[in-house]
Amino acid sequence: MSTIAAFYGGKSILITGATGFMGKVLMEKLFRTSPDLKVIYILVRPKADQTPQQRVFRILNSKLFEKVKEVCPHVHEKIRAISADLNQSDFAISKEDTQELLSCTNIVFHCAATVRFDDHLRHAVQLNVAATQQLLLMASQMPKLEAFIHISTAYSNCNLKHIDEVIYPCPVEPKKIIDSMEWLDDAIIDEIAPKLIGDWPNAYTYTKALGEMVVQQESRNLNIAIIRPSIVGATWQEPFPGWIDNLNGPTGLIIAAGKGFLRAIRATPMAVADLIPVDTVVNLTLAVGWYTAVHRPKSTLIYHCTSGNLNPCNWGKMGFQVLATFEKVPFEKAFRRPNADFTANTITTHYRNAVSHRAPAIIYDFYLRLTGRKPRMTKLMNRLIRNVSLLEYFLNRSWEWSTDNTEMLMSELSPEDQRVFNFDVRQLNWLEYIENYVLGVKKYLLKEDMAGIPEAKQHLKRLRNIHYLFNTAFFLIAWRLLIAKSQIARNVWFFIVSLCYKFLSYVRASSMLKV
Ligand SMILES: CCCCCCCCCCCCCCCCCCCC(=O)SCCNC(=O)CCNC(=O)[C@H](O)C(C)(C)COP(=O)(O)OP(=O)(O)OC[C@H]1O[C@@H](n2cnc3c(N)ncnc32)[C@H](O)[C@@H]1OP(=O)(O)O
Ligand SMILES: NC(=O)C1=CN([C@@H]2O[C@H](COP(=O)(O)OP(=O)(O)OC[C@H]3O[C@@H](n4cnc5c(N)ncnc54)[C@H](OP(=O)(O)O)[C@@H]3O)[C@@H](O)[C@H]2O)C=CC1
Repeated sequence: MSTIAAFYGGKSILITGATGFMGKVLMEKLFRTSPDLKVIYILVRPKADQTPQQRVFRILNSKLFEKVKEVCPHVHEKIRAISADLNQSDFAISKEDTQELLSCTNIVFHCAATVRFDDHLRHAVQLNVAATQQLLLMASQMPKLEAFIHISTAYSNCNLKHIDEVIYPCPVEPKKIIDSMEWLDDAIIDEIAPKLIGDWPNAYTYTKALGEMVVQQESRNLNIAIIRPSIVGATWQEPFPGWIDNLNGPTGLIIAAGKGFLRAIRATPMAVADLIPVDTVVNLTLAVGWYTAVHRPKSTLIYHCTSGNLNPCNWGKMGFQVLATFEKVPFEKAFRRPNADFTANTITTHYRNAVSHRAPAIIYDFYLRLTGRKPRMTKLMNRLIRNVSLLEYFLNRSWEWSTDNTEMLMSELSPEDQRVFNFDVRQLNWLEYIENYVLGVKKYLLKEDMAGIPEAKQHLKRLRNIHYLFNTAFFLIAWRLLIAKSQIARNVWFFIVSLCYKFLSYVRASSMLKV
């Protein structure tokens, strides 16, 4: 029996961000390995047309939770969806629910955050800094609390090259940033944001760094740990390989490349692609929760959940394997044959964006207008180009993260715990993982049936023929226009024609001689 799984038995656990990518996998793992846990409280905001309860119902009835139903048939009774909005100062939680959380919670996993790179600084501060501060205050009023686990990001200090498992101070105190967001209007914030963010690439990474400082400054007597995952990708092994449910990180670009929209991306092929499977992050998170509660380290420990220093992959290898998988398992209804490569600098990137992205989109929109349909490709391509530009910072740099604490924790685990809560990235086979990742995007995100692969391949063949036809027609028209304008081109053309004529005459003469 796993010691860690047994530890969570009977526990009351609070998860923020449980409806998110990582939160869902965390919940699934807890229910599957510790079905005798007492309750999981999740803070859920009402969204669009769904109540928190309806949202939870949909999650529990999704593919991800199929195995949970076998081991924990009463999972619905063990999950308590509490309506909350972390954007509100009091989280908009009812007094009764607050009282229950404060009196019963044993473990807190704080996953909630805004992970968008283009978020307004006010929103990012509210969610990634102020909400963390508020949750820590709540946690300090939980008499049964054994551990508070904060999920940050390995990129919270991406302005440094080498990052240790320590908290680095930010230039401005988080409290001053929080207070200023309360009275500054958006226009002023927009003006000062670049100066505040400084050499961080975006508001997301900056506010995650501020959030870590808040954890350090407001930890009071709490038993806290921080986990810093790098680029979280699809599941490696559990509950099944390739599960993914969002467009963040590599996923959006894999779709864009597989559908033939993305043809070039500015990246350094040898730069480390520090991906980490989401189930690996969750296994480490649960092991950290156990270790923090049981061993009660004297200070807040930071755990890097990264792959680059233990089992490195690079963007060139990842791009190659993604394209190779498209050959075997193409996405349906592609706009063009998948074919993308890395550009080395901004000049070639601008050129490729014009020639390989915008020009085909303009031509296609012209065709849509001719056929009486609404043009949409140019808008989509401009959005994709913008999205890719937000990710380029991470594609053209490499970082070194020390993993002493993570490796120490692995050594503290029994063989059974290392098997059940495996976070040893050295066992990861990148080619297999990336292939399963692309397959998972096709199955779980695009909802494409594998039976449709032959038709998808036929579609790609048709696109290839159209591509050849278009290129041939383009060449002939261009050559014809050139001949009409240039005497040199005409001389070259006549030379080629006379060569061909002489060659054909020779062939005909030699064949007659043989007869
Ligand atoms: C040579 C072969 C190439 C093959 C591909 C190789 C893989 C390259 C991988 C590169 C990945 C590098 C990623 C590193 C970054 C992570 C580092 C930090 C890690 C963290 O700590 S948090 C990480 C999680 N956060 C993110 O990843 C945030 C990034 N995303 C955003 O900030 C926003 O999504 C973004 C990029 C600002 C886009 O915003 P927006 O335009 O508003 O789009 P929405 O997300 O709201 O969706 C609206 C709309 O657009 C479609 N969409 C969104 N993103 C993509 C995309 N990347 N590609 C294609 N389509 C996309 C989405 O479906 C929506 O459609 P609608 O119909 O609903 O409008
Ligand atoms: N994905 C990645 O590559 C990485 C992620 N991380 C960190 O992991 C954590 C989880 O990330 P991930 O799962 O990818 O993010 P998601 O965007 O998938 O999930 C974010 C979660 O936060 C919740 N949330 C956002 N705003 C509010 C709000 N106002 N009130 C209540 N809940 C809210 C969301 O709820 P809702 O469903 O209602 O939107 C969702 O459950 C984050 O802290 C992130 O910084 C770290 C490194 C890499």
